[in-house]
Amino acid sequence: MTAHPGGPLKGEAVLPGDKSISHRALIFGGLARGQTRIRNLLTADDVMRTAAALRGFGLSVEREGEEIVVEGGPWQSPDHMIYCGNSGTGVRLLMGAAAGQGVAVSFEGDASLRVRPMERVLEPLRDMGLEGTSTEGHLPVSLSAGSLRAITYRLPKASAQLKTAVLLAGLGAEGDTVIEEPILCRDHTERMLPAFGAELVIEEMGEGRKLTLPGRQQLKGAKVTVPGDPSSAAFLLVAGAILSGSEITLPGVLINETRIGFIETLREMGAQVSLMNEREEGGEPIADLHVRSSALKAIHLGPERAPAQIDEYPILAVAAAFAEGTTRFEGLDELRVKESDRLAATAALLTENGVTCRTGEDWLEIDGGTPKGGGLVKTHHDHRIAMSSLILGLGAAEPVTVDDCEMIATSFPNFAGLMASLGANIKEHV
Ligand SMILES: O=C(O)C1=C[C@@H](OP(=O)(O)O)[C@@H](O)[C@H](O)C1
Ligand SMILES: C=C(OP(=O)(O)O)C(=O)O
Repeated sequence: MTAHPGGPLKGEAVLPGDKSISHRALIFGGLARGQTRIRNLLTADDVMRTAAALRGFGLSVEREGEEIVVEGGPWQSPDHMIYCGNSGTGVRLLMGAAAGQGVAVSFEGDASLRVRPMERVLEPLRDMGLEGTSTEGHLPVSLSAGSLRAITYRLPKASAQLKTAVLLAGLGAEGDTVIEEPILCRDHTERMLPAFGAELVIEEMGEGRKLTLPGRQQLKGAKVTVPGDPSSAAFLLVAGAILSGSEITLPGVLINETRIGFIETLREMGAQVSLMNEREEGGEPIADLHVRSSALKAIHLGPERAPAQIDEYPILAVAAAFAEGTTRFEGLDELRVKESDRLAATAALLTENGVTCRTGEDWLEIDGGTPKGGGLVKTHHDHRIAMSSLILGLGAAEPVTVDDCEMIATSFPNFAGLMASLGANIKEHV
């Protein structure tokens, strides 16, 4: 795909469902007894891999009109490897759930997922009594059938995938699983568990929380409506902020505080983003988002800001490339193990398009201005690097091309169509 400079962007765009909540709704539905009916499920590749995985465990996932219907039940050991494609969330959450259900299973993924760390999940599961092996820390991962006992576990990093994997395993374990979370990360699992009839005690603990989940609990099927994905909204908000004369409305977007750190960041940079008509849907806060273009200024952010905007650093770096002054982001070590080494890939996308930046082990500094563009960006199987590069191209002096746009379908399948409906000129090379 090539993004051609232009603008302004105007109009309203309805975003697809949130990816984190979509994975959880499917897996919780699979663990529950009875039917789970899901509206606005994200039908992107990552989530469809999780749906296919559930079928592999002997469960039914079907579309009925507007809804996706999951018939939960006892999990069976699959007769084939479970392939999770590009999805870290899918494989890590399924590892926890499968361990708790006592099934034997092997997991595999694509070239990107195969180099991401898996021992971080296997370690606490082994403490619970699981027998499981990775391939030098990576996929393929194999779990043996067996029963688990609950543990008290202090999260070594602010990872919601890890937290959720241990909670899902704990659902099937003997005893109370206790998770100490010193730094709060996305809390969709904690919000969704009670909606499926689970008992979960949440206590404040300094800046974080302590979670206590009694074991051997049986979830009950539920109705879930998935809100619009704020991580997808971030691309449109940055485009609206940097392209002069733009004005965009995004109805029904999730505004859970553990997810929308980037909105606060964009506002601090001078972006005119407003939240309208705030309301609740299915235990999650949502709002209509509105952005109007404005001049941006540089910002310095410490590591404490990372968990609530961990997936948004590539697009925030693009915003910083258009801002006046030098921006610095710290605490980015986890970006090294996403779909790509996102710290390196973000720096490379900026450099390729004439933006001066510097990186260290866990920080990024960007000299803002008007990006020259004209680059051909290597996306390394990373959807967020692809979309961030294309947004940069809309505001740069020259067009920006990405080497591969296939991965965009893992999280935001109608990205190019939605952008075009607002007036963006993004062309796919066929
Ligand atoms: O729990 C989730 O749904 C996610 C957690 C985050 O990963 P980590 O848990 O590895 O931080 C995030 O980057 C990912 O896109 C989705
Ligand atoms: C990190 C991401 O996803 P996952 O870990 O599920 O692959 C992402 O969507 O930015």
